[in-house]
Amino acid sequence: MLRIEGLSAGYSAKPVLNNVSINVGAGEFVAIVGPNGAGKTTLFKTISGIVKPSGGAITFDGVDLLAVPPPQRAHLGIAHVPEGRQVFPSLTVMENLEMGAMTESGRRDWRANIERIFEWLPVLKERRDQFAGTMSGGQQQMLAIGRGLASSPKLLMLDEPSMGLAPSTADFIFDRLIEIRRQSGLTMLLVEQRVAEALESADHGYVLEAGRVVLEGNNDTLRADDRVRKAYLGM
Ligand SMILES: Nc1ncnc2c1ncn2[C@@H]1O[C@H](COP(=O)(O)OP(=O)(O)OP(=O)(O)O)[C@@H](O)[C@H]1O
Repeated sequence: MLRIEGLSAGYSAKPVLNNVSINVGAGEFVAIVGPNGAGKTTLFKTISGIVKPSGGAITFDGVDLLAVPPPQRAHLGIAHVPEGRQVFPSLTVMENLEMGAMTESGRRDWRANIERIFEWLPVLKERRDQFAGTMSGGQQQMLAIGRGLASSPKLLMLDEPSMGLAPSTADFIFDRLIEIRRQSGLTMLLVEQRVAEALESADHGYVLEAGRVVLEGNNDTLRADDRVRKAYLGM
């Protein structure tokens, strides 16, 4: 579904991603893990079109994504749940979800989607009239995920959903993602610094270090890898 080949990207004089290749099949849950500053957010921003690559190719459902203007990419079925959540603080939960449903498929599927989103993330139903800015970090993260789902995506990209959350709240979010994926079959691409949790949730993973993919494999292979165990799992 998403094929990234030999991607290089960065900021003016600062190269960040170096020849990165990643493949996400339809229905897969793929995690990209790595330390702070490895380039995980830059990778997502390149997929969304916020950052322009200096080389390589990205294909989504057979379409050359780099030829599609960034505002159009959401309409192809790519939802980006950004780092730091970025919900609209002065809008209510419901209004935030409606903002997510601005795509053609989001508008078409709104009724069915909102029902499922409320089932998966009941706190959003309970707080539907609350201003997003007054909610806790974990609740705002669930809202950001709900907003992404409201666009009726084919691919949900999640940038560090556990960021700044207590471990128990982060665990709850990962648990919700696994359940949403199980029930919907949605394709998910996650970037995370919490490596253990990310590899537990996903089927397949890539380790990104200093802008390069240094290791790839299914979650069992990666969790059994000596280097991953030492560097990321504290074993
Ligand atoms: N707008 C920017 N302009 C210049 N350099 C940037 C910009 N954004 C990020 N960088 C730099 O690019 C590198 C990769 O950053 P990126 O945010 O992609 O990493 P990351 O793996 O997502 O890490 P984090 O977990 O800290 O977000 C870092 O060295 C960062 O300082």
